[in-house]
Amino acid sequence: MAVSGFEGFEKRVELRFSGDDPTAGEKGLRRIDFSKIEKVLHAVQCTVVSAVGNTRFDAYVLSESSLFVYPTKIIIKTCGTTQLLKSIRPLADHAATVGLTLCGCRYTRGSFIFPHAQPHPHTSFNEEILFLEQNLPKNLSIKKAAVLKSKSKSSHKWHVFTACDSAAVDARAGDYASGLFTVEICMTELDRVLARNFFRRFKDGKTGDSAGSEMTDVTGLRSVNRHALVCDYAFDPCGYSMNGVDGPRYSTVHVTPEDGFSYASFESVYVDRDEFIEALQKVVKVFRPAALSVSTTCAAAGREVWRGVAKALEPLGLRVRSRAADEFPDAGTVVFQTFAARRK
Ligand SMILES: C[S@+](CC[C@H](N)C(=O)[O-])C[C@H]1O[C@@H](n2cnc3c(N)ncnc32)[C@H](O)[C@@H]1O
Repeated sequence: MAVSGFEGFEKRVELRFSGDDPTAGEKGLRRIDFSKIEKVLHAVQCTVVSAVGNTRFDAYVLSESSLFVYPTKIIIKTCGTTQLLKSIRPLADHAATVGLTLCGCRYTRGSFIFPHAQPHPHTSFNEEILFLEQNLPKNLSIKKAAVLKSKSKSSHKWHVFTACDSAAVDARAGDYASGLFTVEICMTELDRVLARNFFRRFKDGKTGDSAGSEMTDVTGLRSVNRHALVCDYAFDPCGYSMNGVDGPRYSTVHVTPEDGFSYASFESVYVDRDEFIEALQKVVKVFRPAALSVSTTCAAAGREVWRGVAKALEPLGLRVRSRAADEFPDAGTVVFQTFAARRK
């Protein structure tokens, strides 16, 4: 941990693969020997603490956030002082051993609370872009990097880098047709009383799994998606991570409850905007943050999935502060909205 405090803001990489192997659609990347993936995680500076899977994908809770492995897609999200971008090249190499080629890469993150504690290659967005350009295969030639800024006094920004080849555009066609969109919520200045739910009692005699499951129930997080198979973990003395697995859809929650640098995140994918809005309200009630950002990424042109967020947060005492949008070749439209509590 940095001397100042734990960096809650995650770095997130989504890698998409394509290949001629007819069995890739069934198992694909899930055939990679897990010991190889564990080595990659060690290089990034994190480990697996819990795991669950279904017929569609595998979900891992990490010491620093989460990893999801689908047949042709990997999502890896890490916080703290991890060196996430170092995972891309070895993961692409391991994918090649099962006949899959990297065809799309999306990197996103918010603004770090402790930017000076970040190691190479995460010391600045420019350094991250340079590292990505040096480490991505040449076929990913369609690239874009942009920073979506908050117009408010807050220094919070949303950093987005995408790179793809023409195969990735085909791979995106599935998301386009289904109307699937990704939602990433970052919350800071959590309500102090609610944040205490993510601290364990001294010598509680529980395992990380059993304490995590209790936190999922007590806080109301289980009700965010009652259909999901939940894999949860409580750190000692505090901190919480969970992955939800619901058919092909994942959800994930991470909590750093320490006062002074408290942070919580929620991420999931949706097709139905009403379902997303309902989940958003439930999650915000669990943490009552003084500030939050909501980023939506949607491949389907003209689908304004961000609409309704401000109206849903208004009754919870949160007012919209800024809204920024941009288009990315491998992702579609990214909309970044920031909110702050009226009491502030
Ligand atoms: C890994 S979790 C959740 C990460 C997530 N990105 C976040 O900050 O919300 C981080 C929380 O767990 C606590 N923690 C306790 N032991 C930890 C460990 N061995 N590794 C990482 N975090 C640990 C940290 O102090 C922090 O409160």
